[in-house]
Amino acid sequence: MNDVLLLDGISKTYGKDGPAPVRVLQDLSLSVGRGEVVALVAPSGAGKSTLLHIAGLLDTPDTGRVVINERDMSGQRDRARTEARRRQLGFVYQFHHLLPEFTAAENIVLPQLANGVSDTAARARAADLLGRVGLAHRSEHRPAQMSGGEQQRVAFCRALANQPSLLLADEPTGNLDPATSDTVFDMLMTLVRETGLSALIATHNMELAGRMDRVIRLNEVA
Ligand SMILES: Nc1ncnc2c1ncn2[C@@H]1O[C@H](COP(=O)(O)OP(=O)(O)OP(=O)(O)O)[C@@H](O)[C@H]1O
Repeated sequence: MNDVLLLDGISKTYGKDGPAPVRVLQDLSLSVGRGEVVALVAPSGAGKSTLLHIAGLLDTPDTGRVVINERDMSGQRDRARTEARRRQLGFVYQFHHLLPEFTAAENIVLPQLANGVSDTAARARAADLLGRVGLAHRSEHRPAQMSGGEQQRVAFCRALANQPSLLLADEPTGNLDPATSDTVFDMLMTLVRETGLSALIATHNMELAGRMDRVIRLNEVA
């Protein structure tokens, strides 16, 4: 057993003590093995984002364990969870969430500086990552000067900046037109494969899901 992520018996209800509780996840278990890329497919509202937030230590489940790199994070203090988030996890969302006042390179450098990486090493890594997604010539441009697909490619680089072991992605190409989505998704997969990263990627797109190692349908997991 060498899982990067194990979710074990996860349940989550929003507004538990209020008049209208929303039960989203019930006794859900899943795992992502080292180097494995798993698609998470579910109808809208089934709880994909909730699950990714729990896996990403941004939210806590009502019951169950979240084990990352064989360490049970469920009962850990905020500081340990934040540290694990910064060092072991990378996040990509439907919208790029890049910092608008910084260049593409700076957006990739900043999270590394926050982790204690030297400026020189951080810049070298940013240049390497941008080169891998075909954006070496855009490194000094700000997000607003780039297309949606280019912005999202920079967001992939930022997610990988600190060499995480697990990438969590929520509809990473969901905001792009179908042709761009296809190309950009290919780049993400190449990047993930080249770096040996494990990933849990939520998507509505069955064609994209079919390119991953395994597909988990949320309704079938519980
Ligand atoms: N903070 C909250 N309080 C109450 N209900 C919530 C909260 N967050 C999410 N929900 C509800 O929980 C359910 C699952 O939401 P979630 O965002 O995880 O779904 P999803 O599968 O990611 O949906 P989509 O694919 O449309 O983004 C939805 O019915 C949503 O309305």
